[in-house]
Amino acid sequence: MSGKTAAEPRSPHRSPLAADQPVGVLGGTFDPIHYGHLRLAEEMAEALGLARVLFIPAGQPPHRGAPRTAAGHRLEMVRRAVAGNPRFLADDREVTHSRPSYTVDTLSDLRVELGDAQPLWLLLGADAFLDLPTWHEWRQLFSLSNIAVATRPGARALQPDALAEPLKTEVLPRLTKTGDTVGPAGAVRLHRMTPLDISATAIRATLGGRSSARYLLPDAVLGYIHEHQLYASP
Ligand SMILES: Nc1ncnc2c1ncn2[C@@H]1O[C@H](COP(=O)(O)OP(=O)(O)OP(=O)(O)O)[C@@H](O)[C@H]1O
Ligand SMILES: O=C(O)c1ccc[n+]([C@@H]2O[C@H](COP(=O)([O-])O)[C@@H](O)[C@H]2O)c1
Repeated sequence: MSGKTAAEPRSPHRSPLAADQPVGVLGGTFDPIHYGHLRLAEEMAEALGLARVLFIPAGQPPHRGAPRTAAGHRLEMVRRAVAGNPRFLADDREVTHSRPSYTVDTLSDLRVELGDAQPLWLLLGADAFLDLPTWHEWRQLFSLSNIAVATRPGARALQPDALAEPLKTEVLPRLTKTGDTVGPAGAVRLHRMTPLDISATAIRATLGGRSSARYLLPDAVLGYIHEHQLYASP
């Protein structure tokens, strides 16, 4: 470690990051956050040696209709879900903007805050990754961050040779394995995650049907949902 400290992204109560400590970024609609998201972040933090994982709820998710729940509630649920994990942090930068939450903008902001040397990892589930060529300025994402992709039940398998173009051409030369040296941006890593067939869509349907969603998401989040009567109707 260099001992040099970098600017800390929105984390006034955390110890400062050293400039060479990798930071993970998990964006999502989080409507609501669940154990699929938390387990993804935990496994990636371990596999990639992440010092911090920023959970960034989208204010206006670009590729879907308006979320069921207001951004303030989704942010609060994320805050409750990550409370108590010193590596995890809720980041409000996207919910405070009144524009579509393009990941390229978020990573550009983080680059300005953290500097060019800080290793960044954008964390994606397989479904999000396979859609990457539809994202705004998607090729720029590789110059701003590394990308780590987790397998997800129900999503297509992550076989590098079977990727569709133009994703395949962009990804194949960037693939790395455990132990490879990785810089601040530009690498891609595929991770076989413990399969958890959990989705926010299914949780919303379960709650709307007045069934129990316990053990699919943290009790603290479920308590918040009941307190504010979120997802109470189908
Ligand atoms: N069970 C899971 N396993 C692996 N990755 C997941 C899982 N759930 C969500 N993710 C990933 O987390 C990120 C944010 O997901 P998102 O907030 O859209 O949750 P979701 O459960 O897919 O929501 P919805 O059902 O509303 O589409 C995406 O990259 C997604 O692929
Ligand atoms: O930047 C884009 O064009 C873009 C397109 C689709 C999704 N994203 C981001 O991907 C993350 C997961 O999106 P979603 O819709 O699956 O919750 C979330 O952070 C979105 O802002 C980003």
